Amino acid sequence: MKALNSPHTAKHAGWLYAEQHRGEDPVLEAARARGEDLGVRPVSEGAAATLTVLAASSNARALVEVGTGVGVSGVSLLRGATAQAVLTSIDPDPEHLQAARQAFADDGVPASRTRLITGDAAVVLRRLTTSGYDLVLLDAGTPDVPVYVSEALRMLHSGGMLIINDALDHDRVPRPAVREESTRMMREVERMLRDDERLVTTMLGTGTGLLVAVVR
Ligand SMILES: C[S@@+](CC[C@H](N)C(=O)[O-])C[C@H]1O[C@@H](n2cnc3c(N)ncnc32)[C@H](O)[C@@H]1O
Repeated sequence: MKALNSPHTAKHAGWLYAEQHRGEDPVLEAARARGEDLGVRPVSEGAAATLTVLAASSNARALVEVGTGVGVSGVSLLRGATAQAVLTSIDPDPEHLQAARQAFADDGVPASRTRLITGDAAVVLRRLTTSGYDLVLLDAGTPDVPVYVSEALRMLHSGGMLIINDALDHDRVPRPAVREESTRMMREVERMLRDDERLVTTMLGTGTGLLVAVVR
């Protein structure tokens, strides 16, 4: 009983409640089921809802996503973006892209609103226009995040938004004893963005951390 009243348990219950604030619909549920079959971990329910709100609040028309996965994040971004918005989404795995294509179709997204690119983001991002985008989401779970960040900051115009999913690296970032390479990398990326005077940043506790940076 004591444990149930502990601040940590209450905090966790609050976090869980917030995660489920919107609730999921059949399109995202089906996409998540495909994710289970393919071994892909989509953004959390709370992160999906937050992506919709962030895309809506930034009036996004030109969006880029690194790590298409099964399309949960892509569908969520397009739900918030303007009606003419186009999402460029990059993933090296054709099976994942096919699953995402299904999710977009299920959500009634016309094919003209998505540009799905099979490839490695470290290579593909270099070809995307400088200052040409409103919003960039990073969710590939690779060690190349610093490369993606540097390309994303080049691609975003003033007022553009960078979002990094799983920025707490499965909640390991706040635990100083954890020295995993991916954890240290995320700490470094957080520090780099926070200290960059061209940006305003925040770390949201949604899912396993959404790091949001807006270019001044
Ligand atoms: C965590 S999942 C993304 C989940 C997705 N955002 C969603 O909500 O459905 C990570 C994805 O990144 C992709 N990926 C792995 N290496 C990549 C790379 N070098 N460039 C782009 N995507 C990559 C994987 O194939 C996988 O589909």
